[in-house]
Amino acid sequence: MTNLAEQYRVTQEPFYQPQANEVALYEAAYNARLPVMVKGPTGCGKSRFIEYMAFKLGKPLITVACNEDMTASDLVGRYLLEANGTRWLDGPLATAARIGAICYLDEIVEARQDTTVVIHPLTDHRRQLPLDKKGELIQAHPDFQLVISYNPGYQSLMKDLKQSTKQRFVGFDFDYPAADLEASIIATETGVNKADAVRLVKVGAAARALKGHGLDEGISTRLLVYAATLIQAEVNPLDACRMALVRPITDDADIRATLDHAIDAIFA
Ligand SMILES: Nc1ncnc2c1ncn2[C@@H]1O[C@H](COP(=O)(O)OP(=O)(O)OP(=O)(O)O)[C@@H](O)[C@H]1O
Repeated sequence: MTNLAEQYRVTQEPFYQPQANEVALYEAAYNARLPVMVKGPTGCGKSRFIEYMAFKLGKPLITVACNEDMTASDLVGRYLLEANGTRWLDGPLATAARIGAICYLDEIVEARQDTTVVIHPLTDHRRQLPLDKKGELIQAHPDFQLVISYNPGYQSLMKDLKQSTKQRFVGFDFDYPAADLEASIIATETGVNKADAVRLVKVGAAARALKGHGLDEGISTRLLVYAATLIQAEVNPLDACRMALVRPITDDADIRATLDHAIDAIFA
């Protein structure tokens, strides 16, 4: 068991620049072992924040990227057929509950309804995970904590968490970092010079202003970091911006032209 915990330990301090008082608030939530929901657009620093908190608290971290094909068994575990019989294999949620890890379920809303049901008894006073097929009830390790991420932009009436699920968590609202902070994150992550980092942030702001006017979501901090990485690899900044900031996010010719124009003006 100890070995497993070591395997999931965050050994190097992740670079994380706080946006506000989220570090202290998370510590308070963790100390009370409250389940946490982090909300915000894609690529704005949610996962990085949780990695940083796991490091700071010295707890193992198990991350699961949820998708629409994911079933409860993928989280909880299943029997495997082997030459000489069957063997139970814990899923990531069961492992986290046993070893006392922080379990981060990224985009839980993507997963099938039956997966949200299994987290219910884990996220109230019971802190239990039933392994129905195995006939075992795991009492979560005292250090275990469940964290889910949630992108409000993607939710529709058809696909949303039920109130009975939502109301088991305390929440953090994340957004793209403020301009100065975002420029400093980009410069620190990639080594790009400050002037180019500031220009990239301006491109980000221009694209974010188009959200709801042709773009479903603005350019993420992650994509700005990609553009800076390309610039650091000596790609011409205009090409870097087109590759990282325009092509992935839209195929709409008008929006592409608007973004290209903004990039030309900002990097002129
Ligand atoms: N506050 C921050 N400190 C340091 N790096 C940051 C911060 N915010 C964003 N980043 C950068 O943005 C990138 C994307 O962040 P992250 O992977 O945490 O996004 P996310 O919000 O979890 O996205 P998704 O919802 O798609 O999983 C990171 O790899 C990092 O480079």
